[in-house]
Amino acid sequence: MPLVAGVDSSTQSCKVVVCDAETGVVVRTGHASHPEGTEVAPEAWWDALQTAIAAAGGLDDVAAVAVGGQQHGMVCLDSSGDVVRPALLWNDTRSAQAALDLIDELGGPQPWVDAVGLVPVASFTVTKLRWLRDAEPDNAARTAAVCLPHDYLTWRLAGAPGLDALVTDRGDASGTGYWSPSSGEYRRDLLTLGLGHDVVLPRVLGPAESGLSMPSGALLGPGTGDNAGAALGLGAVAGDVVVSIGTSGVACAVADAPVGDVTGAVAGFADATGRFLPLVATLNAARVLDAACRMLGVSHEELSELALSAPAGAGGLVLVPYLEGERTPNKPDATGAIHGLRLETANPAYLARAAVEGMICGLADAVDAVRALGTPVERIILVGGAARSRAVREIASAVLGLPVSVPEPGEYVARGAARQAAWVLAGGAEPPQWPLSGVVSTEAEATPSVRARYASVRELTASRP
Ligand SMILES: Nc1ncnc2c1ncn2[C@@H]1O[C@H](COP(=O)(O)OP(=O)(O)O)[C@@H](O)[C@H]1O
Ligand SMILES: O=C(CO)[C@@H](O)[C@H](O)COP(=O)(O)O
Repeated sequence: MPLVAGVDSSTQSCKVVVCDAETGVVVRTGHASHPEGTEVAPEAWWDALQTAIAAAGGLDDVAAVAVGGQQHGMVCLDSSGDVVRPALLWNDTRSAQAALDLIDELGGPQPWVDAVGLVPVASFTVTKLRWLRDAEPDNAARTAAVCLPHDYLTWRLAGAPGLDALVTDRGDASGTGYWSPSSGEYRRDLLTLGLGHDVVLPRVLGPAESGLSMPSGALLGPGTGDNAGAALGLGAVAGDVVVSIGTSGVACAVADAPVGDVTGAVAGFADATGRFLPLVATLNAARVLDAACRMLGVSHEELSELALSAPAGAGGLVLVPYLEGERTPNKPDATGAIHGLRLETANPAYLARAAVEGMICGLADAVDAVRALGTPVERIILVGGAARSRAVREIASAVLGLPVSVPEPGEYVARGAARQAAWVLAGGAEPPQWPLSGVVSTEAEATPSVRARYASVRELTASRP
């Protein structure tokens, strides 16, 4: 029974799963936390990965490994392969103005959609490079190579064998803002527009191509971004929309052709199978509920019970969830807001309900944006840490107006990476068929009035002080 391993190096933590290569059954797991913050030293990810690998019993008996990771992070390496500065993460918004400048310099959003399938916002790597050029010119000048979080960890697992050995995949490359999902080529002109000079970029491998191996001899897959990894781990097919409620909120679907959205709401990413992954991401998701728990002094389980004890719509109480600014809609300087506060609604149950409903309404808008591009939405697959909440599952179905399928709690990004590793090991045109078990469907009565109330107030927010 050959074993494979998958990694999810996400915003808040690193997860490792060791799986049976033929069936996908998880035989061992490991976990380690990441530092807080929107800029993190890549060495911290490496340390967490080593800890999670040890907790998973090591990798000496696995035949192949692949790394999934948070997308877009700017990892700058000097000519010696040393990290130039802490990586700016996807949720760092300091490059918001750089994004606007890059859009203007290319002549508006349409040329960006035509070139790379997305409109720059602060999350995307190319805007972070422009920030680096203007804010830290010495660090920009020292930068000899730029890669993404998952690329860096793949490279370290291979023993950091020189900058020319850096590899990546289509899925994560498509989130940089200088790689085209349509052509499959880098747009080095856009990289240079951002950073001011060219650099070494990771070679983009095919979905099941191994470019490196570990000292143990285990093959290393190309890895991928966490959302492409989740889609692969879930076996998402056309008609499925994966709604992930982790640090980020994400609605994404599998498509057979590249998409472009000049409004910037939908990013036309690539997936991890050779297809495409139209995707909408929000900055505010599970951590909105973390904040609600802090405000109310309750656990997630108690928050869920409180939310379900209040009526749909919370009596008109609405929480607009822009606690970290927001990416979609592009409001990097916005703050959250509470509307409809009355004596009747000023209580823990109504606030809990409003927090869950507000966060999910933001994701319902994301699903609508994916649907508006012609992507079919036939099944919602709900994953991410907050999918463990019964209130989230039931209110998601009510607000989205669709049943939601929730697989048993698990690490589906890491499972997707492990499935990629099994694909690298087995070869072939398609990944091995790994059945998804324990899927529970939740269906609640639709509550369109909740979305209508949210839409009437979501623009009423104050800027960050
Ligand atoms: N039962 C729960 N209800 C709501 N949120 C939860 C629950 N369990 C975990 N979470 C939240 O899920 C988040 C972690 O989800 P995860 O998908 O692992 O994040 P990421 O992959 O972005 O690091 C944390 O913010 C955590 O508080
Ligand atoms: O920016 C995006 C997608 O474009 C986020 O999905 C990041 O990839 C972080 O993901 P999580 O840490 O929430 O898994």
